[in-house]
Amino acid sequence: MPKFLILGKNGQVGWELQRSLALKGEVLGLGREDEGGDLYRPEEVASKIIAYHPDIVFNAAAYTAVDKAESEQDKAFAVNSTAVREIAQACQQIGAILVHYSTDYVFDGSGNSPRDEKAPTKPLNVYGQSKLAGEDEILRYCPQSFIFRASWVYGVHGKNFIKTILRLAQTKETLKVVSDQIGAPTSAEFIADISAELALRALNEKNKLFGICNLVPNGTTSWCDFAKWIVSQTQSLGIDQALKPQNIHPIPSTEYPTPAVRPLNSRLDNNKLRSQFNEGCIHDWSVYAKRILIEVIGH
Ligand SMILES: NC(=O)C1=CN([C@@H]2O[C@H](COP(=O)(O)OP(=O)(O)OC[C@H]3O[C@@H](n4cnc5c(N)ncnc54)[C@H](OP(=O)(O)O)[C@@H]3O)[C@@H](O)[C@H]2O)C=CC1
Ligand SMILES: Cc1cn([C@H]2C[C@H](O)[C@@H](COP(=O)(O)OP(=O)(O)O[C@H]3O[C@@H](C)C(=O)[C@@H](O)[C@H]3O)O2)c(=O)[nH]c1=O
Ligand SMILES: [Mg+2]
Repeated sequence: MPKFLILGKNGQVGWELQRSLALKGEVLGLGREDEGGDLYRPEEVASKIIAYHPDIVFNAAAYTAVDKAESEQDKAFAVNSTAVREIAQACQQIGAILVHYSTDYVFDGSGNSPRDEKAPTKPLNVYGQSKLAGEDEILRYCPQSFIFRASWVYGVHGKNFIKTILRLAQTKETLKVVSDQIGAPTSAEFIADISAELALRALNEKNKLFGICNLVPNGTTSWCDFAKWIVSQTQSLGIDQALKPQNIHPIPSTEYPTPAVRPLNSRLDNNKLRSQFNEGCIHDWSVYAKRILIEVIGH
């Protein structure tokens, strides 16, 4: 029976990984409160990895507060880069596969075309810089690894854009949402299921997918259209809200100032991912979003 270690078990992806891996082996999930689970104490994390000796380490812990990172650069780099190096070195030492997650924010978002795994990186904000630094540590110290780049992650467990919009929709009659940032909302459940599947294949079949792989569903939208979609889906489920989809107004990013600059074009090319699965297995982003929306509303 394979052994898995999940770091960041209480995050959106970490939570779903516990579900995805539950029947596939022995699972140890650690949060920051657990011994060896605090990435601000990277030596303890490394010691825990070496002592537990898992076949696969899933690192779902990250500093993800994009705006706050602008004024907490040290913390963002400590979690997203320094700790990642220690984790990579520990995995390499014991021969474990490392599964790690990264982001569309490693790019500058110029142009309109989707970026593949080889596209040049150029982060616009501290969070993106710290995530890119983490990628580099893994590529340097643990070649037996997956770096799955996702975008716009949401899930039942944790904070995300779907929950924010549902909350605002209860009280606000109008909302302005940026319409010039384009990307693929990605379900944490989808990320967990696919990354677990590909890592298990690597363990059992010794296939050579290791390296960077974009992990996004098909299709793209803007934050504004995503917000409209969330509200209209909720409405069609019979839930009454103050906010109507037609009262969500598109604005350019320049009219929504935030401490961190965000990329406009967050499109990630998922051809590499799709080549690993049968035709039709990867769906449009809205298929996954509908499922989670229903689960969130039910809560
Ligand atoms: N969220 C998104 O939109 C996207 C996320 N990603 C990447 O996917 C991965 C998973 O993200 P997601 O699940 O959404 O993130 P979440 O923010 O939901 O979860 C991250 C988890 O890491 C924990 N964490 C933070 N600091 C530490 C620490 N020092 N030690 C231990 N745990 C810590 C957080 O705990 P606490 O809550 O206590 O801070 C939280 O449980 C990350 O690598 C992220 O960069 C990629 C693209 C988009
Ligand atoms: C709530 C709200 C947001 N927005 C905008 C702000 C922002 O550009 C966009 C999404 O808001 P968020 O705060 O969710 O954005 P953000 O936290 O930057 O989301 C990012 O998180 C990190 C961790 C990633 O890796 C990225 O892939 C991405 O998901 O919507 C509005 O325009 N109006 C609103 O009322
Ligand atoms: Mg966020």
